[in-house]
Amino acid sequence: MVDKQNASPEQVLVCEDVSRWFGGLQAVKSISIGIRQGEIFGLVGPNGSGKTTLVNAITGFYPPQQGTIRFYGEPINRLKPHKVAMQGIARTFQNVALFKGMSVLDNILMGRHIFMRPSALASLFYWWWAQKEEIAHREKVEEIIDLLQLESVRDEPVDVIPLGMQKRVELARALCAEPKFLILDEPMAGMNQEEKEYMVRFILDAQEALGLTVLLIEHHMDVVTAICDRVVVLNNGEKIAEGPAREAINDPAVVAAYIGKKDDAA
Ligand SMILES: Nc1ncnc2c1ncn2[C@@H]1O[C@H](COP(=O)(O)OP(=O)(O)OP(=O)(O)O)[C@@H](O)[C@H]1O
Repeated sequence: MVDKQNASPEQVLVCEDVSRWFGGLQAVKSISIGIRQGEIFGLVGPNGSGKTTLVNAITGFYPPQQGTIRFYGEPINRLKPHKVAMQGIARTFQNVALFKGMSVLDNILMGRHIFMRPSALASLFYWWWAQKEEIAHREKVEEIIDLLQLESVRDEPVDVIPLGMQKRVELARALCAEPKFLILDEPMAGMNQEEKEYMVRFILDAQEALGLTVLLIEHHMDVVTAICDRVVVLNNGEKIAEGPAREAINDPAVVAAYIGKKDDAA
């Protein structure tokens, strides 16, 4: 775990001058951001603007080729994804990434894998220890099922429940890793208004109950202005605005970027 003593009192996660290329395409261009303890920080921008690439850089999936990423003051930009997760950073994915055929409960239990022992053999011999661990994991899972109100579907195969619930199961799985920092990549994609409102409520409840800092990628601007403390807007890999949500979204450069994309698409 990273040493909290070295941390800046305010900023939990800091990206300094972060860049990422895919061949000749620079998807993220010298991005610097600082996310404060306990805030919900919005990352917005038109399609293809570099949001997921920046998140993939933070979580170690596509490490940046330039720049530094610090978590509680410690560089994490050379760590593999599982090591980043062990520092206390959890994420959900843009497209639902659950284990089909498995129950809701078992999918959520997968969120505990970072705490599980690698050796199945050791668990076999030290069965009483394994049993004790299993009980602790299940207690955490029950706490999260309760928090996100998933009791009624806990034993259902995950692929038969509605999309809104599947997204909630993904959130539950991420929370089971006991993160300090939670990254949500379009948690409301494909949802109807009612499902969106539920999801917003559960994110706020989880943030408050677990003391989380949240990085939220979201296209629904009503959600962004309702729950984000601050926002950064990307366009073509560059930061074009930053600040309180409503101000940043109404920035003329941001409006122009979104209109530009619409024109491109037409
Ligand atoms: N693995 C990859 N290989 C090659 N190019 C990639 C890869 N991942 C992303 N890109 C490119 O990088 C650019 C930024 O993509 P990214 O997915 O980060 O954007 P985004 O803002 O998350 O978009 P969206 O809102 O549509 O999810 C795009 O041009 C995309 O095609």
